Amino acid sequence: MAPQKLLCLPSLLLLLLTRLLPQADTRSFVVDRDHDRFLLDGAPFRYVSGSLHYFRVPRVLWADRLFKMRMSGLNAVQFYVPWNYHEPEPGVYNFNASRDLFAFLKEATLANLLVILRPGPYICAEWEMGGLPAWLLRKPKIRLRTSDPDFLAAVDSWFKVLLPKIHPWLYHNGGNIISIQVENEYGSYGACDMSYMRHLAGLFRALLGDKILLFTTDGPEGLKCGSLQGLYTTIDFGPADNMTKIFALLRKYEPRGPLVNSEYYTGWLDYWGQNHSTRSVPAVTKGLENMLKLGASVNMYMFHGGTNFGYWNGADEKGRFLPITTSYDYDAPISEAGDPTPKLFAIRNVISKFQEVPLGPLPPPSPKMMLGPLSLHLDGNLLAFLDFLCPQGPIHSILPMTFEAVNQDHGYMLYRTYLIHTVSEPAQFWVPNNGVHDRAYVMVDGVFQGVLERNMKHNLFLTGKKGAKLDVLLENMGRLSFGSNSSDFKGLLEPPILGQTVLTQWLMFPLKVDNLVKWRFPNQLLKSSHPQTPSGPTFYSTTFPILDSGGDTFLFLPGWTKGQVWINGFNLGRYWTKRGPQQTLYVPRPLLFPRGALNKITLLELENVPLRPQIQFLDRPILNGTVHKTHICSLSAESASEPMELSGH
Ligand SMILES: CCCC/N=C1\SC[C@@H]2[C@H](O)[C@H](O)[C@@H](O)CN12
Repeated sequence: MAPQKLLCLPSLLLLLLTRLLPQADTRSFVVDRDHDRFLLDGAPFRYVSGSLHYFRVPRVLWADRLFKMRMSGLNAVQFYVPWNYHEPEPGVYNFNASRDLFAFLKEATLANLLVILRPGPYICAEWEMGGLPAWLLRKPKIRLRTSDPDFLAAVDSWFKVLLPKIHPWLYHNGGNIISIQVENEYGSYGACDMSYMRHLAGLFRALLGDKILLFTTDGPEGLKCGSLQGLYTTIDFGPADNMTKIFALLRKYEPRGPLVNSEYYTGWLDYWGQNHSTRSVPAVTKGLENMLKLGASVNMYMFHGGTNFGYWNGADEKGRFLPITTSYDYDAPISEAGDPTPKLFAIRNVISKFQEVPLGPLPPPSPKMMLGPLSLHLDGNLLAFLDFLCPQGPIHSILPMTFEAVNQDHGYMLYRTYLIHTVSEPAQFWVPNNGVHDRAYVMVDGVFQGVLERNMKHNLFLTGKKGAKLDVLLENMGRLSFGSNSSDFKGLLEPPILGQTVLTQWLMFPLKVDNLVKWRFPNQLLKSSHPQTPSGPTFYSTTFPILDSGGDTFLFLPGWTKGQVWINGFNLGRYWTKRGPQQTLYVPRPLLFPRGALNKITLLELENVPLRPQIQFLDRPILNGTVHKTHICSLSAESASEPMELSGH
């Protein structure tokens, strides 16, 4: 109630209200160790929270998703702040449009949701490099997530910008942020550098004050190195884990205070080439109910997953490099398209046994649209647009340089050299030490020869005349977001070898594909007179109107192999139909122009197109398509033996 309204009330009622209404100076969120609970404004409080990542949802849909979370019975939302999403270059900050973190905080307030904030600096989250900016790797010897002075200098500089902006949003300052996490599952990272964690804790305290609750989150195996005196210790585990055993372990670190599971897994992530992950509704709800019975506070990871648009997906390393899919549906209670699922209603029912859930129905699933099939026309081979894709021209070096060395953080780079002698018999072309990071599309004089892939495909056999152009298009499939070492450099990490010759004298073309795609592809852009062959990295596009009012839709690319999609200049993400399990890409309705206007779709197909280059828009997702299982080849690339045949191509 606005302060001026209070003045006309009878004094007794006024007195009563000022006692009931929390005032900024009495707002508090604290741990009550005497009764193993939280207190909000002095009253017992338990949060039932869900994770939603604003950076995976178009801004225009934030309010919709948060409203559905509130209507599900949640009283808090938990989210990360990806450093690389807001500081694209050192000292350059972006909090605009879909990066407007403070607009998202406001939407959470409007949805009557408290906030549990996780600003990192590392966030994992299957996000590119776990949220750390790739430009950190321009200092190749930097030791990430340690007290390395170069790393701490960049962290301090970032947090001295971010945290003062967060300060007014803290609950006791009148905002909605009740707690803030320091780092992320640090106990799972081999460095175990406690001076780094102490530095972070000191920095957070210095910039946020001493009232805000700071906490850590680790898996059961990470508590030893992830927890820190002065930070409240919380844990993460899923439905299949032994809650009693894990909470007993947590009690060794927090003997008193509320039990907290900061990441209760409602589903799981997907990798290209692996089966689609799900978690059953009964298992998820049983585990949730057991925790709520204990009085624990719980955050469900994810409550709404969203999408890894553009090049933002991360990767894991489990025996081999595993890039995360474009969809981050996570089998979450709210689907990637924002629709309530049976899992949501089952969770809502559990929550209602313990606390009030808002009355009223949840919104129904959003309207969906089918369209097509649409035929795409061939705009031209990628090489034909090289002048436009790399307007500043190539960088010359005797040995190939990494993406990071030429300040290219994401996407694609072309490596070019010329054969110094004729190779008349097929000769092995390979890169030592598994040095293709991550996929290479090889052309000789513009003719597509095939693919090399990190851990998966180590060699090709090539021929070529003296002076022939050898082009290697390198695709960065997303940097490791979890694992022993997140210094995941991209590009040709070693000079390739053809036959017995180490290839030197390279031209590197960092490619600005997104800039080009915002243009139309008039044929006059094409300089080359030779006919454009539909093989290897090639652009296709078409325009199309939507019918009636339209709706969300799912792009289906039957027969296509692998590539990138843009709709009206927006980078929708990667497709890999040939590899699976994801077969469709979510297209939010707000990306499309209304009926009467023409939408433009552009594909960069990296390998091979179907006989008829057509696409369709479906009214439902396909996230568990047939997986073309891929097997690990012999990692010793030196072995001349042909690696195991891949069934994935
Ligand atoms: C065995 C799991 C170790 C890696 N931790 C994971 S995998 C899925 C989730 C998200 O990445 C989340 O960002 C992590 O904090 C915890 N977690």
